[in-house]
Amino acid sequence: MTDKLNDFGLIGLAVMGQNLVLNVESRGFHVSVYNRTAAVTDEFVAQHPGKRLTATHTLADFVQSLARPRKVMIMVKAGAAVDAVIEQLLPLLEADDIVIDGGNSLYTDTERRDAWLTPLGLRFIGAGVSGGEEGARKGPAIMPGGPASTWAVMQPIFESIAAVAEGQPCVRHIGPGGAGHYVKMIHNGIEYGDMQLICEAYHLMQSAGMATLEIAEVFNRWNEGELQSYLVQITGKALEQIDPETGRPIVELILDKAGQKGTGQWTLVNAAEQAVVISTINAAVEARVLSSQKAQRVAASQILQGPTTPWTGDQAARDALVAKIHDALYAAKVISYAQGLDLVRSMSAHKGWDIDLGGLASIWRGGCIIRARFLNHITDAYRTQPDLAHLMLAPYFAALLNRTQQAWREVVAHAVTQGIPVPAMSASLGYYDSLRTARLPANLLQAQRDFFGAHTYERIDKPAGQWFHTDWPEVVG
Ligand SMILES: NC(=O)C1=CN([C@@H]2O[C@H](COP(=O)(O)OP(=O)(O)OC[C@H]3O[C@@H](n4cnc5c(N)ncnc54)[C@H](OP(=O)(O)O)[C@@H]3O)[C@@H](O)[C@H]2O)C=CC1
Ligand SMILES: O=C(CO)[C@H](O)[C@H](O)COP(=O)(O)O
Repeated sequence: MTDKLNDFGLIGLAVMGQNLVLNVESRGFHVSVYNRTAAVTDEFVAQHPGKRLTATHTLADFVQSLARPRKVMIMVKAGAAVDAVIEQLLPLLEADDIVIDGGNSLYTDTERRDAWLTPLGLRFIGAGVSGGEEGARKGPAIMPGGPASTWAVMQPIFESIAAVAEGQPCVRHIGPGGAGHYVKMIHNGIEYGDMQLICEAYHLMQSAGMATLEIAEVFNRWNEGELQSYLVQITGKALEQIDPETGRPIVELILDKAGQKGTGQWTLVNAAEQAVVISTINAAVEARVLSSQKAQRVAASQILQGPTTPWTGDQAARDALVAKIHDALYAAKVISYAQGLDLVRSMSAHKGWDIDLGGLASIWRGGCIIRARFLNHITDAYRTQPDLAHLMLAPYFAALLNRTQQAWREVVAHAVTQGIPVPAMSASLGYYDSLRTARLPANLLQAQRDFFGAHTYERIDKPAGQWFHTDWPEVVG
């Protein structure tokens, strides 16, 4: 312990915590660190001699090492661990001290913690942090929620550590209470959609007989163009990686069972509650679930049949298919972001958060996992039209979808004909077609509801709000 009181303290020295601490320290701040397992604290500080770090072994020492108002960031496993840490901090903190939960907490937990801590005179920020290990160290996107006055105190530190895109730090105050963790949840939902769509593009190319390294080249090339994004970039690099033991691309040896920690599922639950359609993200979450049922899939592959005619395209046909997959991926990716932002729009109105969608898109342009060149266009779309009803209707995206929709259809049709599962790509196309269809068959659905339940219906030839019932024929048996 030194006599000088430190500027910032962080609890939880796993991947994210360690890298955030190094990032904060590199901006000239003095940082106190604490981890439940003390050996981790000692090892971490020992690995970084000469840095402005103070190792503490009790939470009392940790709190006493900080200048007031204390700025304490919690970066532990989401869920009960956050509550456990807060419980231990409570007797040690004083009025006006600031507690920041930077983990992937469920936004309703953040609201509960806000309602718990604020009456005690503490100030609470729930901040989503994205960027993984590298982002945390070099510059993440940060999505803080909580009182604007508390954000103002934290702003200098957060702006100094955040990524920078187009000259702007990738952090901004999102809104009160759980708003920050809410948009981080949606970020992750979009991340799920994006990742699944990329995997479907890979599967389509693999099924067309392309070798893993050829597919890597395609993703590397795509990353030079309008699909440029962190996830496309790491996909090219992942596909290139050779396993030293076998000499084969490592992805060919990785078991096809996807994990998930919960943020995607939370997004689905919220979308259902808000009655907002996020079918691409839904398909992506379900694809992870089905992937995890490996034994069942292997058994079914021996029983259930698919198409019998294999695709026999030559090199020119394959190149043409790859070009169409590019367009299908871009179009479907737009739908994933559009659905996520539509959900934020709905929830922001429901909660009175007043979230600036252009501002949100602008901080996703750097540091975070879903950063992508086309987020510049999303930012512009909402800045030009802050009340934009749906991203698909912005002139840039409408033109893009009109340009790519034919190729997208052909790719989905190819997948269906070949029996290649493309749940996210086809769900996106179904969403696109539903939204652009002026008259859907819901007239028949209303007739069915009225038939069996006298639920009534409106008519196209009468004023809206007038409800009718038909005496349908009796059905026997
Ligand atoms: N990993 C990533 O890429 C990203 C993670 N996040 C989120 O950031 C947070 C931290 O993630 P990550 O760095 O991966 O770490 P983990 O989620 O793996 O959590 C491990 C840390 O939590 C501590 N911890 C666990 N339970 C308790 C407890 N009951 N009391 C006190 N400390 C506890 C551990 O301490 P100990 O060493 O004693 O076990 C360790 O420091 C999580 O909410 C995660 O979802 C957000 C963005 C990206
Ligand atoms: O928040 C993150 C990235 O933004 C974390 O990496 C998170 O773990 C990703 O979710 P999942 O583990 O469910 O794939």
